[in-house]
Amino acid sequence: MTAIPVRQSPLDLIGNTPLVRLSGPSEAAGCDIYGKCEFANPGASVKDRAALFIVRDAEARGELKPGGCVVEGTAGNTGIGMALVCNALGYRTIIVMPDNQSREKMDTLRALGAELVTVPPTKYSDCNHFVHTSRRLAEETQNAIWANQFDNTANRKAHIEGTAREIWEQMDGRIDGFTCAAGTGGTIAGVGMGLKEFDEDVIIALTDPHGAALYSYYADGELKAEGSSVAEGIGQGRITGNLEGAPIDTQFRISDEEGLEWVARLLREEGLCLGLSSGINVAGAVALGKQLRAQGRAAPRVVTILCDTGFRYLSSLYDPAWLKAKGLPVFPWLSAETAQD
Ligand SMILES: Cc1ncc(COP(=O)(O)O)c(C=O)c1O
Repeated sequence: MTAIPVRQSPLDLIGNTPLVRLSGPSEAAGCDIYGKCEFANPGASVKDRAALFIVRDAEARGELKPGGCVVEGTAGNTGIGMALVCNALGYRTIIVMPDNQSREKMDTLRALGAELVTVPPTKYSDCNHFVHTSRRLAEETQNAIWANQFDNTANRKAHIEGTAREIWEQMDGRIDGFTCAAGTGGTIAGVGMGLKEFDEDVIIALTDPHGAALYSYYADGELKAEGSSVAEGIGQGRITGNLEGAPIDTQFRISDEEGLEWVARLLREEGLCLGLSSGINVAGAVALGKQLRAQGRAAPRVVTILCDTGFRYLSSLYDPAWLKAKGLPVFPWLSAETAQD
């Protein structure tokens, strides 16, 4: 009998997430598509992994000392992971977040005891951008470190040593392609680098939402954004420290409508309640599966990331009034009463 091992600390609950075959996407692509269930982490997102590695790295370098403080700028999920990790290790957490992110993420951060600072959403070039604000706050706070998830490569190390190895083992070393979108780029770069170490023939594809600049960068060498997206946590306009050297073989650009269609189908047909970045990733995985088949791979096996839970977006993605206000299609099972004109 192989029992699931007892963990010695709640921090050991981070990672080792399940991998699940997704039947609708597999049927659509004509091959096997798998989702790595990152919503199963204690903070309900992929970002717990980066938070833990960043904190452990800062401790190992002697920068983060007992009773210290971690300051981070985040769309929210890294903040949630960071607050849990810091609570477990006795550190204070200050989180800076743009005020257009989901209410649920802000409420969760406050509930966890993080000190939350919200700032208006601005371009990265603006000195009041949440990333720059968090760096300044870290400089002004005693015994504080700046986690700096965008450029601190302890982030992608979490995926080289953890996520990639887990995927390789769960797939029994038989994987043809991997794809996901980039926020910091830690996941795509880290999983890409890790998988290539196991097998350099695994195709790594970037799935980019509209409004991000990476698709054109990897296609034509130029950082150029088109359109916009309501997806939280993804959509990058620069080559972050984590993206430097990322082994990207191919790229897809996916609309919010395509992503939402997969969010709806995965929920209603497979019982998975996910956020929009997961839907966009799944749309990218279907595109990659089709491309690999067209290139002659017989029965490709493609993996993507199911980044976070849909429960985090009840007041946005799952609210008909919010969707209508954004000009997005309302999920049919929600539209009966509220969405009538
Ligand atoms: C919901 C969600 N999906 C995807 C990502 C992207 O992950 P990464 O920062 O590793 O690129 C994030 C990052 O914050 C996120 O919050």
